[in-house]
Order: sequence, then structure tokens, then C-alpha cells
Amino acid sequence: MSSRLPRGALIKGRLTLKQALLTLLIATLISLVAGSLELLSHAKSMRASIEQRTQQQLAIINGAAAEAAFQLNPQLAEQIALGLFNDDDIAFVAIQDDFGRTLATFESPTPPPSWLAEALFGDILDYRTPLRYHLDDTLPTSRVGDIQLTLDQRYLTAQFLARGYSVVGVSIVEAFLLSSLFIAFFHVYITRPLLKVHAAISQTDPAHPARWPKPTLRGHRDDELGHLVESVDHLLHEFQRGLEQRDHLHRLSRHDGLTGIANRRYFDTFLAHQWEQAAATHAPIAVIFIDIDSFKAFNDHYGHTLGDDTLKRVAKALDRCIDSQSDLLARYGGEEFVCVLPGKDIHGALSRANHMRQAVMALAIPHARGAADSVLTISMGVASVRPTPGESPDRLLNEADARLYEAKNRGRNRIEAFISV
Ligand SMILES: Nc1nc2c(ncn2[C@@H]2O[C@H](COP(=O)(O)OP(=O)(O)OP(=O)(O)O)[C@@H](O)[C@H]2O)c(=O)[nH]1
Repeated sequence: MSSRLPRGALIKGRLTLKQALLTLLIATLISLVAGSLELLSHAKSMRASIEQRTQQQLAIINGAAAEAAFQLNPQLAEQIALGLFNDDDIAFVAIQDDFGRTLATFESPTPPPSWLAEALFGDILDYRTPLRYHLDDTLPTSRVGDIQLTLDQRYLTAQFLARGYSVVGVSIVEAFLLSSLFIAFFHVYITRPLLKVHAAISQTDPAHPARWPKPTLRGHRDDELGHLVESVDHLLHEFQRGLEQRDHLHRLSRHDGLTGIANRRYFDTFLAHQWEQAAATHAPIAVIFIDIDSFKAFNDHYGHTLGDDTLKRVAKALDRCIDSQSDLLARYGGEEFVCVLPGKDIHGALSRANHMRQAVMALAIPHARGAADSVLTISMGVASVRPTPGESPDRLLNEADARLYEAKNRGRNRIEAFISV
């Protein structure tokens, strides 16, 4: 049993590890998808706000720049352009008159465009707005020049990435915390109770499955884990019932129903096995046939019921005379018994037979119509041989049976023995 516990510990590690890795993987994927969606929406709103702000800036300075273009005043144009250029997100500003001559221009060196900058802001970097001058209320506004503006893609991309890093970072931390919570929950509510069930099953004695240390899973009485424990409990009890039925049938198949000692079938099996052992080790083996004397007369005189009772008492008395560890007493049929004594030579068997005869007489069961005595007696035929390999036990049985016949013929309540040379 104890050898299984380390296996349980391994399962613990594996199940928790698998679950932890799976949870982390799912949480990371979810956080990546959620982070990407958030970044996409951020890019959209950032683009809209850049366009709106730039258009507003251009609208604000349009009047002053138009004045500079109308007056062809480069100093004023430069002041206005510089005001714009001072913003971090502007890389190029130029103010031109209506002939296309540049009045003021400012430009910062721009790095080669990156694919990300192109993809995010490529189409909203350049602006060109006509400068309209309103000379007189009676005349319509006229175009006096243009203002050109290019946004700094490096600055915009850096701003986007700063936000992106924080979004991805927060998503990963969220995923990690969530998966840690989930792993802890899974371990406490699922893995640990499962390990308890596993440990209880591992400690179950297969010979007594119903005595398993049924685990108590607090908080799981009505859920799947609680049902699992109940199902295992039910299964083990059914298993126990099956074992008991098997043992009962096994006992029935080996024992005599009336006396409770071994039956004829088991005697045959036992003798065959012991015979082989004796042949292999060249050891002696003895058999005693035992028959109650004048039992027909006993039945006729005292009745069959008392006859049954007497058979039981005789069987018990005989059984007390044998060594249950090595010998076997069986009911051979009717009022006849047989005893197998492995390792006993004829002297040992005779001594045992004498002991049995005395034991039955000591019961002092009255037998008004006994041929040998006024109490119930038995006659016995004893034989012992050293079997040789391949030989059958028939000779031993026949000799013992013949000796019993002899004992009957010689007056009953006696023992006859076969001495093999
Ligand atoms: N009560 C009872 N009697 C049984 C049982 N089995 C066999 N007998 C009886 O045992 C008797 C055996 O009679 P016999 O074979 O004639 O032998 P016996 O009367 O003992 O005479 P000897 O053996 O020659 O001394 C029969 O009357 C059977 O009915 C049993 O299970 N119960």
C-alpha cells in the first residue's frame, strides 16, 4: 500500500503542472487578443484626435499666416511657422505665397519611415491648407498662399508604443494574477480532493474493499466529486458483496453441508496434491477410513434426526483429533469418514486412529442396538505408503478400504492396518 503513495505525489505534481501550464497558455492568448483589440481601438482614436487637433491648429493660425502671405512678410511668416514647429509632433512647416514662393520653412531631420509608422499614420502625416485673405467686406476671400505641414511620424509612433507597452504589460500582469487565482482555486477545490480520493483508494485492502477509508470532502457533498466518492463507495460495497458470495460458494463447494467438515470432492483434490508432494519428496502418506458401526440400526432405533445430530458430533470429535494445519478429515459419504495424514507412516497413523476411536467412545452416545458396544463406536482401516512418481493413490485407498472391511468383519469397534513392506 505504502509503495503507492509516492505515485500519488507524482500525480499531484503532474495534474497541477498540466493545469497551470494550460491556464497560463489560455490566459496569455486571451490577454494577447484583448491587448491587440485595445491597441487597435487606441490607434483609431489616436488617429482621429491627431487629425482633429492638426486641423484646429491650422484653422487657428490661418488668419495670421494669410496676413503674412498677403503682405509678403517673411518675418511674420517665420514667427507663425516657428510657433507651429515648436510642437513636438510637427516635423515640417512651410508658408508660401500664391506664387509658390516660400516665405518661411522649418524642418527637422526625419528618419526613414518604419512599417509600423507607415501602417498606423502614413496617410495622415501631410497637410496642405490654402491661406485665404479677406480684404474687404464687399469682396470675396481670395487665396493668397498655402501652408504645408508634416507630422513627425517618429514622435507619433513613440507615443503609440509607450501606450502599447503599458497596455500589453497590464494585460500580462492581469493574466498572470487571474491564472494564479484560477490555479489556486483548481488545486484547492479539485486537485486536492481528487488526491484524497486517490489516497483512500490506494489504501484500500483488496480483501476488504468495503472497509476503505472513505474520504470526507467538505463542500463537495452535492457536486461531481461528492458523487464520485459515493459511486466508488457503492462499487466497493458491491465488490465486497461479490467477494463474500464467492467465499460462500467456495466454502459450499469444499464443505459437507451437514457436518461442516470437508466434502468428498475436496478430499479428492487434497489427496491428489498431497500424493504428488509425497511422491516428489519420497515421504510417507497415510489414509484412515472411518465408519460408524451399526448406524442403520441407530437410525432405525433413535430416528433420522438424532442420526444427523450424531453424525455432526462424531465429525466434530474426529476433527479435534487431527492437525488442521497438515491433515484433512472429510465426509466420504453416508456415515463414512476419511482422514488424510501427509508425512505419517503406519505407526503415526495407527496412533492417530486410536486417538479417534477413543474420542468417539468418549462421546458416550448410547446405542441400544450396537453390535460392538452399548455406546456408539467406529471401525477403521488404516494404510500408509511412500508413493513413487507416476503412481496413483488408488492402491492406498483400496488398502485402507479393505482394512476397514476387515475391521467390520472382525467384530467392529476396531482398527485394522495395512503394513507395506
Ligand atoms: N441420519 C442419517 N443417516 C445416514 C446418513 N447417511 C447415511 N445414513 C445412514 O447410514 C446407514 C448406513 O447403513 P449401512 O451401510 O447398512 O451400515 P451400518 O448400519 O452402519 O452397518 P455397518 O457399517 O456394517 O456397521 C444407513 O441407514 C443410512 O441411511 C445421513 O446423512 N443421516
